[in-house]
Amino acid sequence: MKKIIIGEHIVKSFGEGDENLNVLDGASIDINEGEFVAIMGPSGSGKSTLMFALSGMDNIDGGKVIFDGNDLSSVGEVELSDIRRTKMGFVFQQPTMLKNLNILDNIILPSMRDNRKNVAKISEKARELMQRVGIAELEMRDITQVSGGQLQRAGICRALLNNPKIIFGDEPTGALNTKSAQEIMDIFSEINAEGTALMLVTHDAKVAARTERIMFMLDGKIVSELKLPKFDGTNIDGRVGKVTERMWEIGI
Ligand SMILES: Nc1ncnc2c1ncn2[C@@H]1O[C@H](COP(=O)(O)OP(=O)(O)OP(=O)(O)O)[C@@H](O)[C@H]1O
Repeated sequence: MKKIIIGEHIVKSFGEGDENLNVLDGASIDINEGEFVAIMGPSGSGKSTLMFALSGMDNIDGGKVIFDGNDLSSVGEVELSDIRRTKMGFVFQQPTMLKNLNILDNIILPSMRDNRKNVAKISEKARELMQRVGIAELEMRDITQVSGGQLQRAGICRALLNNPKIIFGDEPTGALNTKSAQEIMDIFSEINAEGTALMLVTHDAKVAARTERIMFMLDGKIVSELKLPKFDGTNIDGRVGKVTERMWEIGI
């Protein structure tokens, strides 16, 4: 199985001298193409920092990150930003979108940078995605005129616009009610079934239970992993049970 990400012994600290905080302490992680994984761990264990390191959003102090065959520490800023824009999608707890721009414009804005001439084509693709995630009728709305779940769907459309190889999600359902969270997870499962890898950072065992491999972090390292069969819509309670059992074992 080809790896989309290989992270080896990643070290990352913040601050200097007495203030130095060693956040990633030799974390190693591999993600296969098309795989759906979750990262769990206590607050402050380094989950988001690991996600930023693997996506090249942040420099690392030691170790190595190979993304789709590229060693991220040896590519220049321009190439790195190209890789991020064309091969990665990002979904955060609160989508950062601009007020006074409608939903459609917010979705297409990041893709416009090198595609100014293709507005019509990009808009068409964005409309297809909006249709797919159930927000087709909202394209002209301001971001203040939609619900949190609808805004997150728009964030997913934005992340999918360039057909990324992987979507990184940092607590993507953290701000949503149970029903919206489930619907967003259904969308992620569909995206994954079409071949896109996903890596979700989450505190929620129900979210993690929808993935096929859960990696548990403690003190800047992956200390355990749990494999599950691909989710087929059944036995969610059994899967959640396995995740929580492992969390208890590790002491999360
Ligand atoms: N840019 C930064 N500057 C200084 N310290 C940082 C920075 N980013 C993260 N940290 C610190 O690194 C540690 C790990 O943070 P990180 O956000 O990776 O943890 P996390 O496991 O994702 O936590 P949570 O579940 O609360 O989001 C925390 O102590 C945090 O305060």
